[in-house]
Amino acid sequence: MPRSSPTCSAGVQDCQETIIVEHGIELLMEFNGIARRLDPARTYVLGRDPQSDMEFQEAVVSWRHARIYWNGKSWVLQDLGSTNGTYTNGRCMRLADITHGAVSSLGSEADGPQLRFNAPTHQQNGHLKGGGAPPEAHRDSQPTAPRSHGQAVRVATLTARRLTVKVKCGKSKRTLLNKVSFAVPPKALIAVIGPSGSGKSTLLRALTGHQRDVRGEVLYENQNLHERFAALRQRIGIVPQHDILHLQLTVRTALRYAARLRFPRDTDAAERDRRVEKVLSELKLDAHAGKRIAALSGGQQKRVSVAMELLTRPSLMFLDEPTSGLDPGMDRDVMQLLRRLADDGRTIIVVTHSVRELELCDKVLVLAPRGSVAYYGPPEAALEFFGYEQWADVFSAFEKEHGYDWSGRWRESGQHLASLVTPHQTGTPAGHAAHEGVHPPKPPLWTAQLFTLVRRYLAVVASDKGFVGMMVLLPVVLGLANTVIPADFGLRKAPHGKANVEAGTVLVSLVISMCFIGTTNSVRELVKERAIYARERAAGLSRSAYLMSKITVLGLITGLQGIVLCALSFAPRELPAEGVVVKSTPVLEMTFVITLLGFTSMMCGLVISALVKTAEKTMPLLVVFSVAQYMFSGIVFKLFDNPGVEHVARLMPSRWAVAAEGVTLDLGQVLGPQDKTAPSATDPLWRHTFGQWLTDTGVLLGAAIVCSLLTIRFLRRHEPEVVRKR
Ligand SMILES: Nc1ncnc2c1ncn2[C@@H]1O[C@H](COP(=O)(O)OP(=O)(O)OP(=O)(O)O)[C@@H](O)[C@H]1O
Repeated sequence: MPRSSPTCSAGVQDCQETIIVEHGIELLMEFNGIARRLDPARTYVLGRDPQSDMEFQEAVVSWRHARIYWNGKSWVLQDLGSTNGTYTNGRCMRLADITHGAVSSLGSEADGPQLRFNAPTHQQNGHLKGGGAPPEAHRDSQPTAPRSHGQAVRVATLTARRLTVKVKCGKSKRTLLNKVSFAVPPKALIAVIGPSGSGKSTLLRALTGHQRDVRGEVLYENQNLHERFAALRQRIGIVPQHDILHLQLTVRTALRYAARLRFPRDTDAAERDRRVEKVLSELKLDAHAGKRIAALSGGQQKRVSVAMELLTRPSLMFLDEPTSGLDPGMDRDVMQLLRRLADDGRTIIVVTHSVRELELCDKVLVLAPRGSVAYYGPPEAALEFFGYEQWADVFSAFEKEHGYDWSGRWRESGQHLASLVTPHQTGTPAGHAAHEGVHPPKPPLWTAQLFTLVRRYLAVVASDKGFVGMMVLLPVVLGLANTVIPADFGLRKAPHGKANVEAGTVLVSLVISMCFIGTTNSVRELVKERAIYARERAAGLSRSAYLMSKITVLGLITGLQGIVLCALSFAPRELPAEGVVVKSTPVLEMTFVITLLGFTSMMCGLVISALVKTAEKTMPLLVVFSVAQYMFSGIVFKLFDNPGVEHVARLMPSRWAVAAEGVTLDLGQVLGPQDKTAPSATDPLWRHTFGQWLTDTGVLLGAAIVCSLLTIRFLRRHEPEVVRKR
């Protein structure tokens, strides 16, 4: 029998708990050092859903993860079909009897939020959401830290062990990183400094799994970070040197798209939007939320990059030169922001050129040339260690005494031993087994990713007025230019069996225009946002969804341009009376072929874009591609019965497009003999039959498919090492 009745029975938010004293029924549930008394008359739902009786923020927790209720005989913790399971006393169970002393975890035995169940003492009387401040029982064994906004962040420890990177340099190998070992305590802001070329960015890439040929290991809370990247990626934020922002979007829109792409699939729009607004206010970006990112200052843009990463509540953040190019004031703003994020419980590692704000950091890691550790410890003791008064002198010494063994000096100091362990470190990856079998949070469905990417790409394209203008102008200008080519008989046979050579000129001009338009549309589109792609890929983006979003949007644009180009080019021309596919209106099948050619050319542009290292390299390749299409179209000179040349020509989309149009036009008859020695011989790809038309267009389509496979392959080369193999 209850000793007292509830003071409120309605909503969870403002409910005072029933006090139950019957032996065996009373249960206290403790999370994060806060104890709550459970009421046997109620069922408590646990999950990320804000409507839950107990809301969790961790990505390993499902939207509605589990419930706790009194079944008349015992307390039961029931898993509600969660993605990662519910663990009680070390076992993953769907239904578990909860007794005093039980320990349960949601989503992961080792990583998930941990609940402890105990009998209450008479002083303990806690509340679920909104029920006033409950007394603190005791701290979780896992260290946590309060956050100034939102809930507690799980603190992280990071250890690098003998990280070494050697790359091939001609016949020899060059060492970029040399046995770098250090341990980062939780809630710390660590600056990585060193002279230019000392390997700071390489170290950051090695730590985050972005670098190839890395030896040694990186442990994050005793788990191998690289091996378990998929499971841990939601807890890691990476702000690369190059901004990973679509500058054309507003701050809020960019964050919303990022949230759609990065949050687990069972997150609803309201939760995403709440998180975006929270991050905006946490980084003091609310006043700029409606502005385009391009209109913000460098420091504000950096804050947007940080905001993007904070969306998933990472406990570990890496930043590569976030203050480069910023004035001293902005430099301090960004470093103060990082200090605040570390104080809120995150571990922050920042590569920086600037030594102005080092005193804000807990520790500084100094890299000497050739990537070895010269010092790791408190910033205030660093200059004394080197025996100089200014950092400029330290860096000059690195330059002047190039052969000096700086890491040997650091090792001999004896201080390096203290830098290899953190207060919370167990020394061995003991927790490893406990993490096995924990599924990473499921990323959004492929179709949802595609939908988001298409919408974002359309928004980016629409806001780029130069790009839109060029897309409109190109087909109009080239279509009108095509109409000035004199051709008395248009694209038809000339009377009296005469050759209509001008028809070939009109056709090749049209075909090359379409090739050029299609390739121009896409040739910069992958290379220009490579940094964004690499970051989003590491955050869980599907490679094929990304490519498909480009194909969808660019394909649509190219298709429309093809129609405009054909409408302008064909309107003043005489066309054959009959087609081979659409008998009555040959213009339809001819427009289809030109549009398909544009699509295939656009795919060729994507291959180039995925292949090149920089956007500047795309222009020469675009010119080469267009000239090749002209040369090998089959109109400029005879290709058939020309072994070698013909084989090369068959690799060109223009060859097959001219061939398909040639079928409809009966081009062999229209142009007259191409081979003076054999006047009756015509190009076999132009045979005036439906089957030949199907073959020509089929090859054109096949070429587009091959291009998409090549693009996928080349895209992988630019991905972080940890996701490349997937
Ligand atoms: N793939 C590679 N092959 C050969 N050398 C490389 C490669 N990547 C980087 N390097 C070289 O390794 C050295 C370290 O490069 P890294 O970018 O890590 O230095 P850094 O300290 O970040 O320099 P900065 O401060 O100028 O950004 C440089 O000399 C660079 O030229």
